[in-house]
Amino acid sequence: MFKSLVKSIGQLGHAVLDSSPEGILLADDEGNIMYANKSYSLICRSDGQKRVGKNILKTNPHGALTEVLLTGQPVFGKKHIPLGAHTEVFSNAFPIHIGDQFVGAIVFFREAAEAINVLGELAKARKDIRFSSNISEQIEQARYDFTRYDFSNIAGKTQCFKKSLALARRVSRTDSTVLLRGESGTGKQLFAEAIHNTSTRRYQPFINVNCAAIPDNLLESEFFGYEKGSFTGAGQQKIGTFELANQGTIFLDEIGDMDLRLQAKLLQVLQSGTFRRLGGTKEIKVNTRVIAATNRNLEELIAKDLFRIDLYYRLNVVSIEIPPLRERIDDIPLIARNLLPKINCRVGRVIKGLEDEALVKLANHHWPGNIRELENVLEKASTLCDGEWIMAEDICLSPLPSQMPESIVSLEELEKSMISRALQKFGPSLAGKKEAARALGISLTTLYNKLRKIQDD
Ligand SMILES: Nc1ncnc2c1ncn2[C@@H]1O[C@H](COP(=O)(O)OP(=O)(O)OP(=O)(O)O)[C@@H](O)[C@H]1O
Repeated sequence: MFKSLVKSIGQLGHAVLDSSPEGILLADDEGNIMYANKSYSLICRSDGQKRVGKNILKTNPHGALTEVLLTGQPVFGKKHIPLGAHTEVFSNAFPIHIGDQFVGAIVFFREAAEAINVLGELAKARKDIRFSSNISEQIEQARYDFTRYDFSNIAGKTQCFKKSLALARRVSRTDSTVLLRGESGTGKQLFAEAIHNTSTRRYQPFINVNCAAIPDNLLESEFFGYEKGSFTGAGQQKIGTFELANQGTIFLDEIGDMDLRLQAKLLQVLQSGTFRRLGGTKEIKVNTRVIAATNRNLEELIAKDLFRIDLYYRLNVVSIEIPPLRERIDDIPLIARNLLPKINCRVGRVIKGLEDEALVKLANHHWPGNIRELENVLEKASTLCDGEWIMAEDICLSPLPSQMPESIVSLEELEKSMISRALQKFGPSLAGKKEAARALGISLTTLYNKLRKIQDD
């Protein structure tokens, strides 16, 4: 019946569907593709008519349309790469019923880069709302802050990584506090977002606080907010991140860098679920899930009295260790395949993949900056690459052998010299530091930490 209905869409119906800038694909309840519009072909860079008659359950088992066919439920904002496409898309898909009968499903999708631009504009427009005096607006903004990742975005199939992933999936179904541990750039934030986006809190805010990037004296007001007039400059009331994350998740990144006084306050909130805004008298109760992350050795910090053992036990309910890339070299091809669509969007190229020799070159590198460094290397290679496939010579791994000092120096010295070279090259401004961190394959926070350490030495 559905087939004959699709046939009867008619000329006008086709013209209407073809005028949509969104790709549209229609399948019957068994997954047989019945219709693809013009934008489908443009976005996927392949003839949509050739997909008609194929079965979506087989050709795209992880797509939004398949999910609707398997669950009968609508899917919103699923990010994935359609078959044949080189760019990621955001899809909304819906079941189709005629009367009570489930007859098929339809998916509408747009290129992710386009959707991200729209979201960027939205975020820009909303940027100042947090500092407005209207509390409900502040909370509303946090609710719509954009988190991108779920487990389908996390690439990796080596045994050690699969263990971490399985634990993260399991814990996402609970409300437990989680401590994510791993070197810089291993994907701790990605895991935190995926856990939140798979949990029952997924429609509530996910608030990310980088404890190392905010100066100690501001972190308390960032966490708990303040009342108007509570200190010079507090011209209006501000909601803290704990309150914004109420019903949702707060991600405390770089928790090992939090100062001891604030650790005590944090512990108190974790124990009681209540706090007061700075200058406030009212106890505020929150129901916020905590996911913390660190690349530092907390046990060592405890031994040096730099981290509270009681807070450690509070946070360490479920600890997930994310292995560094050098321990999962076999994952490089898969991760590269996963990163390329994102990079293609950024650099405006259509790179299909890597030649074997390029993969061997990547496998032989030590990867101090982990996946962030791999992403930078691939982005540079995508820009240099002449054709559609990245070759070994397109891959620049730093430090280049010719830039290595003649004599052997300690890794610490080498790191210092690379940091100072990067800052010389890009300049000491915030923008320069961001560029330097990118070139070094580390996060801005890690760069700040390293600079602080160099100054202390
Ligand atoms: N398994 C993965 N598959 C694909 N991309 C990944 C994976 N893990 C990390 N990435 C990408 O690598 C980059 C770094 O990841 P992320 O920011 O989550 O690392 P991190 O451990 O939180 O780093 P830091 O400790 O420096 O803050 C991001 O762009 C992320 O999307």
